Amino acid sequence: MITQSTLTELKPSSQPATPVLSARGLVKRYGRVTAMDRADFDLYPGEILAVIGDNGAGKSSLIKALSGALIPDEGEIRLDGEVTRFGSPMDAQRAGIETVHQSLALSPSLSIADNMFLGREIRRPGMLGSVLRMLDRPAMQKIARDKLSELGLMTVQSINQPVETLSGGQRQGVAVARAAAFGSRVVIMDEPTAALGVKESRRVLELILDVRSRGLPIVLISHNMPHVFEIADRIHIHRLGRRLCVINPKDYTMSDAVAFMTGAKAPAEELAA
Ligand SMILES: Nc1ncnc2c1ncn2[C@@H]1O[C@H](COP(=O)(O)OP(=O)(O)OP(=O)(O)O)[C@@H](O)[C@H]1O
Repeated sequence: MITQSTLTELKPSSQPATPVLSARGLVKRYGRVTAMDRADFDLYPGEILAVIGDNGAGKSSLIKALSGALIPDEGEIRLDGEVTRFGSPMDAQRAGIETVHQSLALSPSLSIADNMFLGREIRRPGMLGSVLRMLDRPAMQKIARDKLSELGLMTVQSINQPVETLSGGQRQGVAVARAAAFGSRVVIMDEPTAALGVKESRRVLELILDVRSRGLPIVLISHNMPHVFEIADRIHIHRLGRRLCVINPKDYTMSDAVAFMTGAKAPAEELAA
Protein backbone atom coordinates (compact mmCIF):
# COMPACT_ATOMS: atom_id res chain seq x y z
CA MET A 1 0.00 0.00 0.00
CA ILE A 2 1.30 3.43 -0.84
CA THR A 3 1.70 5.67 2.16
CA GLN A 4 2.04 9.41 1.99
CA SER A 5 5.70 9.72 2.97
CA THR A 6 7.43 12.94 2.18
CA LEU A 7 10.91 13.25 0.76
CA THR A 8 12.09 14.71 4.06
CA GLU A 9 10.89 11.66 5.92
CA LEU A 10 12.86 9.50 3.56
CA LYS A 11 16.15 10.78 4.91
CA PRO A 12 17.06 8.86 8.06
CA SER A 13 16.85 11.36 10.90
CA SER A 14 20.54 10.96 11.78
CA GLN A 15 21.56 12.22 8.36
CA PRO A 16 22.97 15.70 8.06
CA ALA A 17 21.48 17.87 5.34
CA THR A 18 24.48 17.65 2.99
CA PRO A 19 24.66 14.63 0.70
CA VAL A 20 28.09 13.05 0.22
CA LEU A 21 27.47 12.93 -3.51
CA SER A 22 24.72 14.70 -5.41
CA ALA A 23 23.79 15.74 -8.92
CA ARG A 24 21.36 18.25 -10.37
CA GLY A 25 20.02 18.50 -13.88
CA LEU A 26 22.39 16.08 -15.60
CA VAL A 27 21.84 15.86 -19.33
CA LYS A 28 23.56 13.52 -21.80
CA ARG A 29 22.51 13.23 -25.42
CA TYR A 30 23.76 10.80 -28.03
CA GLY A 31 22.45 12.25 -31.27
CA ARG A 32 18.69 11.98 -30.96
CA VAL A 33 18.81 9.73 -27.91
CA THR A 34 18.65 11.47 -24.55
CA ALA A 35 20.28 9.10 -22.05
CA MET A 36 20.01 11.59 -19.16
CA ASP A 37 17.24 14.15 -19.13
CA ARG A 38 17.82 16.53 -16.20
CA ALA A 39 18.69 13.70 -13.82
CA ASP A 40 19.05 14.43 -10.09
CA PHE A 41 20.75 12.27 -7.48
CA ASP A 42 21.49 12.36 -3.74
CA LEU A 43 23.55 9.96 -1.65
CA TYR A 44 23.67 10.56 2.11
CA PRO A 45 26.41 9.51 4.53
CA GLY A 46 26.30 5.91 5.70
CA GLU A 47 23.43 4.74 3.54
CA ILE A 48 22.89 2.08 0.93
CA LEU A 49 21.04 3.79 -1.90
CA ALA A 50 19.67 1.45 -4.55
CA VAL A 51 19.17 2.80 -8.06
CA ILE A 52 16.53 0.92 -10.01
CA GLY A 53 14.88 1.46 -13.37
CA ASP A 54 13.74 -0.29 -16.49
CA ASN A 55 16.18 -1.22 -19.26
CA GLY A 56 17.35 1.93 -21.00
CA ALA A 57 16.10 4.22 -18.22
CA GLY A 58 19.55 5.79 -17.97
CA LYS A 59 20.95 4.22 -14.78
CA SER A 60 24.32 3.36 -16.33
CA SER A 61 24.64 6.84 -17.79
CA LEU A 62 23.95 8.38 -14.38
CA ILE A 63 26.46 6.10 -12.66
CA LYS A 64 29.06 6.77 -15.36
CA ALA A 65 28.65 10.51 -14.82
CA LEU A 66 29.05 10.08 -11.04
CA SER A 67 32.17 7.95 -11.50
CA GLY A 68 33.89 10.10 -14.12
CA ALA A 69 33.36 7.70 -17.03
CA LEU A 70 31.03 10.10 -18.85
CA ILE A 71 31.09 13.88 -19.03
CA PRO A 72 27.53 15.26 -18.95
CA ASP A 73 26.47 17.88 -21.49
CA GLU A 74 24.73 19.85 -18.74
CA GLY A 75 24.19 19.81 -15.00
CA GLU A 76 26.35 19.74 -11.92
CA ILE A 77 27.81 17.18 -9.55
CA ARG A 78 28.65 17.99 -5.94
CA LEU A 79 30.91 16.14 -3.57
CA ASP A 80 30.34 17.02 0.09
CA GLY A 81 28.45 20.07 -1.14
CA GLU A 82 31.26 21.38 -3.35
CA VAL A 83 30.69 21.55 -7.11
CA THR A 84 33.09 19.16 -8.80
CA ARG A 85 33.92 18.04 -12.34
CA PHE A 86 35.23 14.59 -13.12
CA GLY A 87 37.13 14.59 -16.39
CA SER A 88 37.97 10.87 -16.11
CA PRO A 89 37.44 7.83 -13.86
CA MET A 90 40.84 8.61 -12.32
CA ASP A 91 39.50 12.01 -11.19
CA ALA A 92 36.61 10.32 -9.40
CA GLN A 93 38.93 7.72 -7.86
CA ARG A 94 41.23 10.45 -6.60
CA ALA A 95 38.17 12.05 -4.98
CA GLY A 96 37.47 8.77 -3.14
CA ILE A 97 34.75 7.32 -5.39
CA GLU A 98 35.31 3.66 -6.26
CA THR A 99 33.17 1.74 -8.72
CA VAL A 100 32.71 -2.01 -8.97
CA HIS A 101 31.72 -2.50 -12.61
CA GLN A 102 29.64 -5.42 -13.79
CA SER A 103 32.65 -6.66 -15.73
CA LEU A 104 34.65 -6.45 -12.44
CA ALA A 105 37.69 -5.21 -14.41
CA LEU A 106 39.93 -7.87 -12.89
CA SER A 107 42.87 -9.46 -14.72
CA PRO A 108 42.28 -13.23 -14.49
CA SER A 109 45.90 -14.32 -14.73
CA LEU A 110 47.11 -11.91 -12.06
CA SER A 111 47.03 -12.70 -8.35
CA ILE A 112 44.46 -11.36 -5.90
CA ALA A 113 47.02 -8.93 -4.46
CA ASP A 114 48.13 -7.74 -7.91
CA ASN A 115 44.52 -7.20 -8.92
CA MET A 116 43.79 -5.16 -5.83
CA PHE A 117 46.63 -2.80 -6.68
CA LEU A 118 46.22 -2.82 -10.46
CA GLY A 119 47.06 0.65 -11.73
CA ARG A 120 48.05 1.99 -8.31
CA GLU A 121 50.92 -0.25 -7.31
CA ILE A 122 53.00 0.60 -4.29
CA ARG A 123 56.65 1.08 -5.15
CA ARG A 124 59.73 1.15 -2.97
CA PRO A 125 61.60 4.42 -2.79
CA GLY A 126 64.15 4.09 -5.60
CA MET A 127 67.56 5.51 -6.27
CA LEU A 128 67.57 9.26 -6.48
CA GLY A 129 65.88 10.28 -9.72
CA SER A 130 65.13 6.69 -10.74
CA VAL A 131 61.87 6.35 -12.63
CA LEU A 132 61.87 2.54 -12.57
CA ARG A 133 61.16 1.91 -8.94
CA MET A 134 60.67 -1.67 -7.75
CA LEU A 135 57.21 -2.87 -6.79
CA ASP A 136 56.80 -3.25 -3.05
CA ARG A 137 55.12 -6.67 -3.20
CA PRO A 138 55.29 -7.43 0.55
CA ALA A 139 53.50 -4.15 1.33
CA MET A 140 50.81 -4.78 -1.28
CA GLN A 141 50.32 -8.38 -0.13
CA LYS A 142 49.99 -7.29 3.48
CA ILE A 143 47.39 -4.62 2.71
CA ALA A 144 45.47 -6.99 0.42
CA ARG A 145 45.46 -9.68 3.13
CA ASP A 146 44.35 -7.19 5.80
CA LYS A 147 41.54 -5.83 3.63
CA LEU A 148 40.25 -9.25 2.66
CA SER A 149 40.30 -10.52 6.23
CA GLU A 150 38.62 -7.32 7.47
CA LEU A 151 35.75 -8.22 5.16
CA GLY A 152 35.87 -11.89 6.17
CA LEU A 153 37.15 -12.95 2.77
CA MET A 154 40.11 -15.04 3.74
CA THR A 155 38.53 -18.24 2.45
CA VAL A 156 40.71 -17.76 -0.60
CA GLN A 157 43.77 -19.90 -0.06
CA SER A 158 46.45 -17.44 -0.91
CA ILE A 159 46.73 -13.81 -1.72
CA ASN A 160 49.02 -14.88 -4.58
CA GLN A 161 46.42 -17.16 -6.13
CA PRO A 162 45.46 -16.10 -9.69
CA VAL A 163 41.98 -14.59 -9.83
CA GLU A 164 40.98 -17.05 -12.59
CA THR A 165 41.10 -19.86 -10.01
CA LEU A 166 38.41 -18.20 -7.86
CA SER A 167 34.67 -18.76 -7.91
CA GLY A 168 32.37 -16.00 -9.19
CA GLY A 169 31.48 -14.98 -5.64
CA GLN A 170 35.12 -14.85 -4.56
CA ARG A 171 35.99 -12.71 -7.58
CA GLN A 172 33.16 -10.37 -6.71
CA GLY A 173 34.58 -10.33 -3.18
CA VAL A 174 37.99 -9.26 -4.46
CA ALA A 175 36.40 -6.46 -6.52
CA VAL A 176 34.36 -5.28 -3.51
CA ALA A 177 37.41 -5.47 -1.22
CA ARG A 178 39.39 -3.41 -3.72
CA ALA A 179 36.65 -0.78 -3.84
CA ALA A 180 36.35 -0.76 -0.05
CA ALA A 181 40.13 -0.48 0.30
CA PHE A 182 40.48 2.52 -1.97
CA GLY A 183 37.09 4.20 -1.76
CA SER A 184 37.32 6.76 0.98
CA ARG A 185 33.99 8.46 0.26
CA VAL A 186 31.66 6.40 -1.92
CA VAL A 187 31.46 2.87 -3.31
CA ILE A 188 29.33 2.34 -6.42
CA MET A 189 28.33 -1.23 -7.30
CA ASP A 190 26.82 -2.07 -10.67
CA GLU A 191 24.77 -5.29 -10.53
CA PRO A 192 27.08 -7.00 -8.02
CA THR A 193 24.99 -10.17 -7.76
CA ALA A 194 23.87 -10.47 -11.40
CA ALA A 195 26.06 -13.44 -12.33
CA LEU A 196 26.03 -15.22 -8.97
CA GLY A 197 24.26 -18.20 -7.46
CA VAL A 198 22.09 -17.98 -4.34
CA LYS A 199 24.86 -18.69 -1.82
CA GLU A 200 27.41 -16.42 -3.47
CA SER A 201 24.86 -13.62 -3.81
CA ARG A 202 24.16 -13.89 -0.10
CA ARG A 203 27.85 -13.50 0.72
CA VAL A 204 28.14 -10.45 -1.55
CA LEU A 205 25.07 -8.86 0.10
CA GLU A 206 26.72 -9.44 3.49
CA LEU A 207 29.88 -7.83 2.16
CA ILE A 208 27.93 -4.77 1.05
CA LEU A 209 26.42 -4.51 4.55
CA ASP A 210 29.94 -4.88 6.01
CA VAL A 211 31.19 -2.02 3.84
CA ARG A 212 28.29 0.16 5.05
CA SER A 213 28.99 -0.73 8.67
CA ARG A 214 32.50 0.57 8.14
CA GLY A 215 30.98 3.95 7.34
CA LEU A 216 31.11 4.04 3.55
CA PRO A 217 27.93 4.99 1.71
CA ILE A 218 27.06 2.68 -1.19
CA VAL A 219 25.20 3.14 -4.46
CA LEU A 220 23.77 -0.19 -5.56
CA ILE A 221 22.48 -0.53 -9.13
CA SER A 222 20.38 -3.66 -9.37
CA HIS A 223 17.50 -5.29 -11.17
CA ASN A 224 17.11 -7.78 -8.32
CA MET A 225 14.14 -6.48 -6.33
CA PRO A 226 14.41 -8.90 -3.38
CA HIS A 227 18.07 -7.90 -2.91
CA VAL A 228 17.25 -4.21 -3.23
CA PHE A 229 14.40 -4.43 -0.74
CA GLU A 230 16.51 -6.45 1.65
CA ILE A 231 19.51 -4.15 1.98
CA ALA A 232 18.72 -0.66 0.66
CA ASP A 233 17.99 2.19 3.05
CA ARG A 234 16.40 4.20 0.23
CA ILE A 235 15.51 3.40 -3.35
CA HIS A 236 16.07 5.90 -6.17
CA ILE A 237 13.71 5.07 -9.05
CA HIS A 238 14.96 6.16 -12.46
CA ARG A 239 12.65 6.51 -15.42
CA LEU A 240 13.05 8.03 -18.88
CA GLY A 241 16.47 9.51 -18.14
CA ARG A 242 15.70 11.10 -14.80
CA ARG A 243 14.96 10.44 -11.14
CA LEU A 244 11.27 9.79 -10.83
CA CYS A 245 11.13 9.47 -7.05
CA VAL A 246 12.91 8.13 -3.98
CA ILE A 247 11.12 5.63 -1.76
CA ASN A 248 11.70 4.01 1.57
CA PRO A 249 11.57 0.22 1.12
CA LYS A 250 9.71 -0.05 4.43
CA ASP A 251 6.79 1.95 3.05
CA TYR A 252 6.38 0.29 -0.34
CA THR A 253 6.10 -3.15 -1.87
CA MET A 254 8.20 -4.53 -4.69
CA SER A 255 5.12 -4.34 -6.92
CA ASP A 256 4.79 -0.63 -6.16
CA ALA A 257 8.43 -0.10 -7.13
CA VAL A 258 8.02 -2.05 -10.38
CA ALA A 259 4.83 -0.12 -11.18
CA PHE A 260 6.65 3.21 -10.68
CA MET A 261 9.62 2.00 -12.73
CA THR A 262 7.50 0.93 -15.68
CA GLY A 263 5.07 3.83 -15.56
CA ALA A 264 2.12 1.58 -14.66
CA LYS A 265 1.55 3.74 -11.59
CA ALA A 266 2.59 7.30 -10.75
CA PRO A 267 4.14 8.04 -7.35
CA ALA A 268 2.31 10.36 -4.98
CA GLU A 269 3.00 13.98 -5.87
CA GLU A 270 5.12 14.73 -2.81
CA LEU A 271 7.43 11.82 -3.67
CA ALA A 272 8.18 13.15 -7.13
CA ALA A 273 11.79 14.25 -7.20
N1 LIG B 1 27.20 5.43 -26.01
C1 LIG B 1 25.92 5.50 -26.35
N2 LIG B 1 25.54 5.82 -27.61
C2 LIG B 1 24.25 5.92 -27.96
N3 LIG B 1 23.22 5.72 -27.10
C3 LIG B 1 23.53 5.40 -25.85
C4 LIG B 1 24.88 5.27 -25.39
N4 LIG B 1 24.86 4.95 -24.06
C5 LIG B 1 23.57 4.87 -23.72
N5 LIG B 1 22.77 5.13 -24.78
C6 LIG B 1 21.30 5.14 -24.77
O1 LIG B 1 20.87 5.90 -23.67
C7 LIG B 1 19.74 5.31 -23.06
C8 LIG B 1 20.05 5.02 -21.59
O2 LIG B 1 21.04 3.99 -21.53
P1 LIG B 1 21.65 3.44 -20.16
O3 LIG B 1 22.65 2.38 -20.53
O4 LIG B 1 22.13 4.57 -19.35
O5 LIG B 1 20.36 2.78 -19.48
P2 LIG B 1 20.25 1.71 -18.30
O6 LIG B 1 19.12 2.14 -17.44
O7 LIG B 1 21.56 1.53 -17.64
O8 LIG B 1 19.85 0.40 -19.10
P3 LIG B 1 20.09 -1.16 -18.74
O9 LIG B 1 19.35 -1.45 -17.47
O10 LIG B 1 19.49 -1.84 -19.93
O11 LIG B 1 21.57 -1.37 -18.64
C9 LIG B 1 19.41 4.07 -23.87
O12 LIG B 1 18.41 4.41 -24.80
C10 LIG B 1 20.71 3.76 -24.56
O13 LIG B 1 20.49 3.08 -25.77
